Amino acid sequence: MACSLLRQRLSSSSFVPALVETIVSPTHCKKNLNPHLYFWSGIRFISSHCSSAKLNLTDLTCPHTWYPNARRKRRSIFLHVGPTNSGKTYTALKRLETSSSGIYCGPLRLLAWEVAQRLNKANIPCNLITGQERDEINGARHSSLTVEMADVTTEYECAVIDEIQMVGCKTRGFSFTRALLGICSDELHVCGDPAAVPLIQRMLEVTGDVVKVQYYDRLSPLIPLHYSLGSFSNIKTGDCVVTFSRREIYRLKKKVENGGKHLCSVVYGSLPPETRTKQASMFNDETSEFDVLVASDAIGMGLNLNISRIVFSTLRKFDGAYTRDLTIPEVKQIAGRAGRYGSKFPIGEVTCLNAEDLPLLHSSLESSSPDLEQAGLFPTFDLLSLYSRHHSTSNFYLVLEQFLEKAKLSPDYFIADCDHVLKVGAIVDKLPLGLREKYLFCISPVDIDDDISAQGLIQFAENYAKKGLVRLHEIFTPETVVLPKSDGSLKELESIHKVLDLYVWLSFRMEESFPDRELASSQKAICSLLIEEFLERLGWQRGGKASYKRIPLNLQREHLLCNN
Ligand SMILES: Nc1ncnc2c1ncn2[C@@H]1O[C@H](COP(=O)(O)OP(=O)(O)OP(=O)(O)O)[C@@H](O)[C@H]1O
Ligand SMILES: [Mg+2]
Repeated sequence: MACSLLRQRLSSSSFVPALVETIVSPTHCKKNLNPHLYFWSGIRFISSHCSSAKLNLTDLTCPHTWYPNARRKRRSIFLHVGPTNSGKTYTALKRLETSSSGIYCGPLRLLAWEVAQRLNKANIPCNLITGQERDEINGARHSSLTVEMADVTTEYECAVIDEIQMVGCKTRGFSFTRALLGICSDELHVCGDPAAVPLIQRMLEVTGDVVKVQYYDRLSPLIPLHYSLGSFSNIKTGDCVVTFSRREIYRLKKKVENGGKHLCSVVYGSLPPETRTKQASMFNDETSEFDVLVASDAIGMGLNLNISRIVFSTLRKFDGAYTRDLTIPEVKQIAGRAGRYGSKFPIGEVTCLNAEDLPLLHSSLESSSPDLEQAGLFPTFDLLSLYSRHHSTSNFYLVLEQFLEKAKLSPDYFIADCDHVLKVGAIVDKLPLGLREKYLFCISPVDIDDDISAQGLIQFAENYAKKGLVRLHEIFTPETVVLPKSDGSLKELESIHKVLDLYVWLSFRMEESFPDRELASSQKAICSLLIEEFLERLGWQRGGKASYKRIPLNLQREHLLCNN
């Protein structure tokens, strides 16, 4: 294959599952500072903190002291908590809209996109900033972000952190901790599951902030059905079938479409975000014939979809290590997507494909989620850098491993799962790179579990170490981006999209060394179009009747090339 990424595969067995998107605050290289790339707290502050603590760098018992700007304020914090579909985010956004400046921090690019759209439509100029996107609007004093992009140095009147229960996530939780402790705003609106309240209150006890809790009730009913779906002939418009593997998603899509009555949109994690948005919009659009959704738990947070009924095809999920039952919060989050207030289907229903799963579904929906006990934490780059100097080593793996071994935490916190970071660290430690560059590659959103994606990272790091300059054409030829013909080539295209996405991410942090951002972005967009085209054609073949309005692919491609 022309693309050398595809030629030199790595064995995926040597890697651990990837972290998602930017797992810690993005940082920047000395050469090309970018005002939108935010840092953890300043090194000067850390140094003075450390000297007073007798250089005990690994003492992480007081993470609130890492954010001096926020500590200078007495923030008013509103916790909006309740079940799904209870208007928590709606209320917080209403306040954000009336503020003179502010940010929304969400867990997903799709949610950040939805909020930016909403504010711009309401004539409140709002930037969209994610790890791989900077959509800046003239005169904007508001920004909608993925939580990792939160700036903890700028002052705002109002900030919103959505889905705060993610603070307990083993890989991304520490970014929510950072946002909660570090955002410097007069008002901070925090939305999420009531199970997070006691932990959040304990975390904020030491900050001097004023905390108020507002409880919400669900706005429209969610009815757990006492009968299972049984057969796919019982699928109806507005149904969303939930399953947890990509292969199952395509199998179930085929099964539903083979019935000849429905066409399915699909939403799952490794689809490009813009494709997910498009698939979700097609499902939401009443004039489209894609009236059923087949999705993974990628739909599980905050999204407003016109779902009438959730059908769990299984209540078990492979979580990277083993297959386990869904937790109570997971069942509730996913089920809560049905019957969104104000949607075409205001009364939601939830059931399972198989009758034997119904007891677990019902008991999960009736139980309250267990309280969260701990929030994620990860040492700042500044701390790691000081530790490295103190121990005269720039071996990133060693620095991180030793630091974590010695780290002292308060009982409310746990150290983020950093197997993935260590794995990438072992690779980049073989290259002549500084600690900061190694750190950047380690925290990049590489899907190390994916051969092509991992190979992309290695080639980027090697070329950067050799020449300080990484041209996209050295590892990628646009001719490899073609319409997929099979599930295998679809997967390959998804992986190529991930490599291009990684290039864009690196280009925002090392602008001079990764100069082909525009090319990478336009190729990314073409990948998404081809994936969408494949998904639509798949629908056509199965149902044989779809007529969703769309621009022919060749015109879309020309349009993209003209605009880049
Ligand atoms: N007061 C209101 N007036 C009109 N629409 C509302 C109101 N409150 C909520 N909605 C609408 O109801 C839907 C659900 O609200 P929202 O997204 O705020 O729920 P949520 O509690 O944040 O749910 P989740 O936990 O799933 O994120 C949204 O479409 C929102 O626009
Ligand atoms: Mg919400």
